[in-house]
Amino acid sequence: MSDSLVCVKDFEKYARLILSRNTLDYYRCGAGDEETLAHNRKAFSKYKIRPRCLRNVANRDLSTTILGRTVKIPIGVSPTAFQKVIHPDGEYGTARAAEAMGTVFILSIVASCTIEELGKAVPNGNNWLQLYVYADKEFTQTLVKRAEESNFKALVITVDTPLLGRRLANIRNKFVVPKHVILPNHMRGRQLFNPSSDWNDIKWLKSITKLPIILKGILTAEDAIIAADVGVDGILVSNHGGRQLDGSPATIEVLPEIVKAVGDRLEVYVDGGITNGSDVFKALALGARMVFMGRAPIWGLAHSGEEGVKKVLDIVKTELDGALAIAGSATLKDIEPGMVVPNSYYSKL
Ligand SMILES: Cc1cc2nc3c(=O)[nH]c(=O)nc-3n(C[C@H](O)[C@H](O)[C@H](O)COP(=O)(O)O)c2cc1C
Ligand SMILES: CCCCCCC(=O)C(=O)O
Repeated sequence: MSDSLVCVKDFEKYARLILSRNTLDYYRCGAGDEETLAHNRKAFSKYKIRPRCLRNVANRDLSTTILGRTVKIPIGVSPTAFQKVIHPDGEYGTARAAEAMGTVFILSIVASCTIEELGKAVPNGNNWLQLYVYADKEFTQTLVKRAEESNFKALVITVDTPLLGRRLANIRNKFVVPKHVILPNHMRGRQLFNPSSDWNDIKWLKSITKLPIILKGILTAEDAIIAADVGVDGILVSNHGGRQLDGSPATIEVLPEIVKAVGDRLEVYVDGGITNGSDVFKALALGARMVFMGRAPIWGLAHSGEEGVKKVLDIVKTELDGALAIAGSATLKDIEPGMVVPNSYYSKL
């Protein structure tokens, strides 16, 4: 069956057929009129790839280093909540698939397994933990300690969620997490988001851990510069998959200003709307060190658990490999900025 699914869109179509309306809407939807959700995808068409020829691309290598560790592909898995709603393999399946593909898995703090369970289930994975800086500092510190003890390799602090975006589909469906799925890292009743969070919290976090810190949800050069000044290790340029502020820009279009502003001061990653190898190529050429995908692995998980996620990652890897070869780059280092240009480059000719 999965042989007939040859791209991420095929997996998405399949997921749309099998998931309940409630569940599908929760994973698919964006905030408000979903303009940003749609724009994340469409904005990739604002750029074209200028392929170079005759550059001996016979021996290709998609690996790179992220926070000092080798990843086999520059395509990681963004945090998405309670994955056992999608498939019994849940987060274990997604993390194992990421490990098999030699890449990063980010566990959401609202996962359907504990930090410790994931650490035990995938002990050799390049696992990162996503969390918020809670008003309750003691609780935050406990989570950080648990991540350290479970051999997580980095902390991802989501900074675009002082409160949850207004997702109309969920409101209409009266979405609730199914009763059989518990969120064991997050005691019911505790406030998940912290609207009073500020840059001092990031400084505090730096002072209590040696784990690298990544800020997820940066969308402006101004904030990227502050992040670099504060001394975090990386930023994940993200608009939360269009789920937070409708009307915010597509991530691929803000990436260049951010890369220009912070250059090599920290690692810059991007997520949002990435569904194929050409998207990945464009993001890398525009300066991202690595990309992440949120929904695409979920569609794979819905299809066949761990195997489905692996298949999705493998498809995008194969597409990136093809894009590299045909654009004339044997390795990621051979991707040159001039290989990806805005459409205006051609309209001026
Ligand atoms: C169903 C769903 C749940 C998500 N849960 C989280 C979460 O728990 N924490 C977080 O920081 N981001 C969360 N995100 C945002 C993703 O990490 C990521 O930024 C986004 O999905 C990227 O866009 P893409 O889905 O187009 O790849 C979620 C996204 C979706 C679609
Ligand atoms: C009902 C709990 C909501 C968890 C938030 C997960 C998330 O970030 C998302 O986009 O959804």
